[in-house]
Amino acid sequence: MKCLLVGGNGQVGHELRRSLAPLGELLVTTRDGDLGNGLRGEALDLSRTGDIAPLVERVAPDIVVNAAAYTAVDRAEQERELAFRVNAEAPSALAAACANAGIPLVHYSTDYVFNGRGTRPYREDDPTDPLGVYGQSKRAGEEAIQSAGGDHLILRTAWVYAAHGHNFMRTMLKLAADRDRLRVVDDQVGSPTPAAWIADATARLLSRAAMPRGIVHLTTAGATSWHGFAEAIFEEGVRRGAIARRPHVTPIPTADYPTPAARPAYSVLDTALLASHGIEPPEWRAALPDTLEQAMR
Ligand SMILES: NC(=O)C1=CN([C@@H]2O[C@H](COP(=O)(O)OP(=O)(O)OC[C@H]3O[C@@H](n4cnc5c(N)ncnc54)[C@H](OP(=O)(O)O)[C@@H]3O)[C@@H](O)[C@H]2O)C=CC1
Ligand SMILES: Cc1cn([C@H]2C[C@H](O)[C@@H](COP(=O)(O)OP(=O)(O)O[C@H]3O[C@@H](C)C(=O)[C@@H](O)[C@H]3O)O2)c(=O)[nH]c1=O
Ligand SMILES: [Mg+2]
Repeated sequence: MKCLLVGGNGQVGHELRRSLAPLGELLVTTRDGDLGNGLRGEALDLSRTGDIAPLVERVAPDIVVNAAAYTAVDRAEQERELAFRVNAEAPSALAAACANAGIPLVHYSTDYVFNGRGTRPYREDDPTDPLGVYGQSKRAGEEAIQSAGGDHLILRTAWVYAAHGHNFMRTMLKLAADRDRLRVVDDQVGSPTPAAWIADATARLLSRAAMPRGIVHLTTAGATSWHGFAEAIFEEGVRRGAIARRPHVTPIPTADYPTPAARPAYSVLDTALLASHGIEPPEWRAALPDTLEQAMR
């Protein structure tokens, strides 16, 4: 199988380079083609949507996995056009190119497509209602892929963290090094999900004789608040020597931590469909130590 991985330098993309490699030939794009460590891949700037079809035609893969996205939730409120170009128009062009070539597109989406006013885990077919520009642009990407008419798998994940890149775990570890006290919201609830596990689960789904189609929710099991996640990061961080001491973390309501983008209060995703495809997610808390240890190396 020849796989084209779009966005190999992000949290999930970086882990997919590892997990997809054993499935066959893997070609990787980044914005400028640089893969780090002196390695070169293909250059693809997704804001140049006209470059997408020619690249897919030239590479002629058997499958495309798109891990690139505009993920700056707050900045998106000011950069609506760019967010939509990268998260909706680029996936639309990718889906058209894949449909044209008769190959499947695997894509990632987010819990932020929901408004968070639900009271039970969201199922794949629950109505979406994104609160901010990032979520709206991601939802538009889902719809564009669905309407392109080709074979596709959209994996909705949430609260992604990794040893590398920009994420809440690394932010908390950095803050712990210089602050005694932090304030973290405790009324936004979700499922922190390691990029490494997302990448492993994706590889497992792709190696199935019959790869699942449509939208599938892909997060860890259980849920916590950002405050609960911070406390877990500090507890595990001290235990494993990633930080010297545990800062005091005050739980606060969202109203006391104003941000440009509104975020869903409750964004737990139901993973029963994933389980029906043979993947049982680990509890979010049990999954944390692996990534924390990886971040220390
Ligand atoms: N992060 C999270 O908490 C969550 C993420 N998701 C989704 O999961 C997927 C993976 O996210 P994650 O790995 O965290 O994202 P990251 O922000 O870690 O990585 C995104 C990648 O996309 C690349 N990218 C952005 N704009 C462009 C562009 N114009 N051209 C080429 N490349 C571009 C970035 O490149 P560069 O480094 O050069 O900017 C970066 O490598 C995305 O679809 C995201 O929406 C879903 C739920 C939660
Ligand atoms: C740094 C910090 C954040 N917060 C709050 C702000 C916010 O409500 C919450 C999370 O902050 P972040 O900005 O790290 O998380 P955010 O960028 O909103 O994370 C989201 O990213 C996108 C890409 C997704 O798809 C989502 O699933 C989700 O992971 O924590 C505090 O309360 N105290 C703090 O010290
Ligand atoms: Mg953020």
